[in-house]
Amino acid sequence: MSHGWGYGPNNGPDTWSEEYPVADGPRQSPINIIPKEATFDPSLKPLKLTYDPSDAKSILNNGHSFQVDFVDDTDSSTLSGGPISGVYRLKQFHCHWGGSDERGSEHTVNGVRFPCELHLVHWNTKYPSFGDAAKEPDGLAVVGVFLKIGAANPSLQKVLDSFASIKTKGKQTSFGQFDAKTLLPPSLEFWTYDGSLTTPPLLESVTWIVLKQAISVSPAQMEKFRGLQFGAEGESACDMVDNFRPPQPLKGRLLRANFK
Ligand SMILES: Cc1cc(C)cc(S(N)(=O)=O)c1
Ligand SMILES: [Zn+2]
Repeated sequence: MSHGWGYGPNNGPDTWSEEYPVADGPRQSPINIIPKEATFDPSLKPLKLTYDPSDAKSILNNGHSFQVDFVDDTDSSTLSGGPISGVYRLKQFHCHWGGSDERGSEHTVNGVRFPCELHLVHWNTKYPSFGDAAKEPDGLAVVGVFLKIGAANPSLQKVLDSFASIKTKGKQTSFGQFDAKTLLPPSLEFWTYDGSLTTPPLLESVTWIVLKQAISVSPAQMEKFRGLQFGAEGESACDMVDNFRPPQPLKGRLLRANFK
């Protein structure tokens, strides 16, 4: 049985460089965002997100998180503007979260950790597919959204309601008619920097766009995330919690903001 990467003591983020040397590369993610060290860039365009709810297809437990997958064979759900050139298609969204509310996000702000972080993954349509784009320095754009404890989030609840069908690794169920835009906060002010996938293969192909404003999640909703399992049905139960990589060295990279 392959040992495989994970988030445990024997296969977690500190071990990933053994199989994925890029883990120690020059543009790794996540990072600690220090707002005072961000450069305001007035040339950054507003973000343009156009999502068609009918593109939502399915939801899967992939053994590391859940992911909601979208039909991406046309330009019906796209990201443009902001720091990117051209059109990027929405491929999937997923989250990272903690075993308790004081941890869980991958990016941090002045060292502050949020209980959860949402990633909306898009790929550059100048390349023929997601897989091809993921190998290119400008291939992917991920919008990161922090979740903070507060009122229950009705948009998130639709995702959480499907978790009973995907409790264990490999389980998948249909997930249609969902507008991912309802998961975004009112403000699209953002920080942006050049980074990587935050899980193996850790490819350095991501333009990160991290929104400043968080969305809400209730404590009860956070407990729903923690009810998922890392392992497959019949394997020893292991709650899916703490599936986050800690911040990585900035290594001289520029962090920009589209706001003062
Ligand atoms: C391995 C991997 C794949 C995808 C699509 C997205 C990520 S992340 N967490 O950087 O958004 C990681
Ligand atoms: Zn992620």
